[in-house]
Amino acid sequence: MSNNGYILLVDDEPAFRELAGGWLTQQGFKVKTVGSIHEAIEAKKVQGAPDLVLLDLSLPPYFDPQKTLLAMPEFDGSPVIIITGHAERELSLQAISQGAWDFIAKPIDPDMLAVVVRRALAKTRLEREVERLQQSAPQQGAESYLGISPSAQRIRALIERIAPTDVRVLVTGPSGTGKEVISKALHDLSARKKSPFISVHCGAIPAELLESELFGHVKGAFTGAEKDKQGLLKLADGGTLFLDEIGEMPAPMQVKLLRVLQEGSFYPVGGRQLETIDVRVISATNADLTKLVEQGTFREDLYYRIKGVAIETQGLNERLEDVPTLLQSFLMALEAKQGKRLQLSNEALQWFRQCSWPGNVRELKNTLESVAAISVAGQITLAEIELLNFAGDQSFQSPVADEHAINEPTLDRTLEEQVQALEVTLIRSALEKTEQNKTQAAKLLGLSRQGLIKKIERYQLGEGSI
Ligand SMILES: Nc1ncnc2c1ncn2[C@@H]1O[C@H](COP(=O)(O)OP(=O)(O)OP(=O)(O)O)[C@@H](O)[C@H]1O
Repeated sequence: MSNNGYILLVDDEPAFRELAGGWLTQQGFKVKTVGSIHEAIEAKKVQGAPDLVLLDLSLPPYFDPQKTLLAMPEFDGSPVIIITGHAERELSLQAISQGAWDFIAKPIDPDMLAVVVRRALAKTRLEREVERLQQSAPQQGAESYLGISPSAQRIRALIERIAPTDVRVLVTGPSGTGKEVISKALHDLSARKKSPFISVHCGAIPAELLESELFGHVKGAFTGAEKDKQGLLKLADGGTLFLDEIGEMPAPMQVKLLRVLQEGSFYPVGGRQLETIDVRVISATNADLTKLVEQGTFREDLYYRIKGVAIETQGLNERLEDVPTLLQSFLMALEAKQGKRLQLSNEALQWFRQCSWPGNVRELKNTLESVAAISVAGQITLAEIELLNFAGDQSFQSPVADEHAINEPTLDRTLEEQVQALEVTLIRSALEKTEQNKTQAAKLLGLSRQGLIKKIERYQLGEGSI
């Protein structure tokens, strides 16, 4: 088989198929020839999307070019070159306006055919490369906070709404649920995006160091201060200061921070010169700050200073519908990093979906990275999960594989699992009935084509893996 590209040649004239097909094969292409649109759709189903389609417009059973043109969306993603007779120039132009890449007239000059084919294949390669790069590029802005759940959607809407303002933001929620992702997105979408985003982990820096880390110090301020040093506040000037785990900030620092937030100025440790800064403060915590205020370990006045707009993230087990989207995105990032294709089996996907993830998205991501690291030929299956003992004692039952639930509703499984199983069965049967025609299947199901495609992706009904 050749690596030069896979061409699907659709023409009802056997002699032409043989000649053109043979010649293209000689040129090093992999060629499949068929005599009708139905055969072409079947070939695509069996052999996957071609890199290029050469399409005659007068094809059985209708021999009506307009009807053939209607089938063009079937080849979405592959460039189509129309093969025409001399009299069909208008039609060819119409085909191009409907998305065909080029046309070539019969009788065909073999050298011309080679040029047109190579150009189209180069286009496919480029487009696929661009798509790959776009998918592997880190997301920026609100889209970097992934998820399809109502909670994730609401958070993205909030990010977009408040990012351009200078309002202070307090992000709360369990550990590993993307509080830093949100804070970075707020910065990236603000007018401060070209200035620094400085992250301070308030609990990780020892109390005695925190002041000089934040405010900086002058030479000789304390033993070991051999020269002036700028603090993180000054480094964040013009940008965003992200105070992570603010609930862990020691009490004496809370007073000093409050003053900075009120006055926008501070003295470096040991210094006499007042520094003025312009920063947007975003804070995050997985603690309940109101409780800490009640207990007297967090200052109430500081709480109201940093609160501004509050954004609350949910634990992953409250929005398991986000798991496939997160996995897909993490897989793509891993693929880009490792430069190889990774595939997650349906069973593995279901296992990921049904775990409870106490460490939330961070744990999900780390688990995926571990199983991907030991996968054989990029295939991530239950075997890898079991080998690393992630499966533990969890009993595993795939709602997608088990269609029994539809016939026998049961209270042993969640409503969501049973509804999913029902959706899967209906989608499968609609696709079977329409010979995998997504447009018609969507009509049967009362969905938009896009809506159906989303569900097919979500349930991994395409090629059995993502
Ligand atoms: N919704 C999300 N979309 C994309 N990535 C996410 C999302 N939630 C979490 N992550 C990823 O999970 C990991 C942990 O996220 P992050 O550090 O933002 O969580 P956190 O809530 O700030 O955690 P902590 O409270 O422990 O500091 C990161 O690798 C981050 O990219």
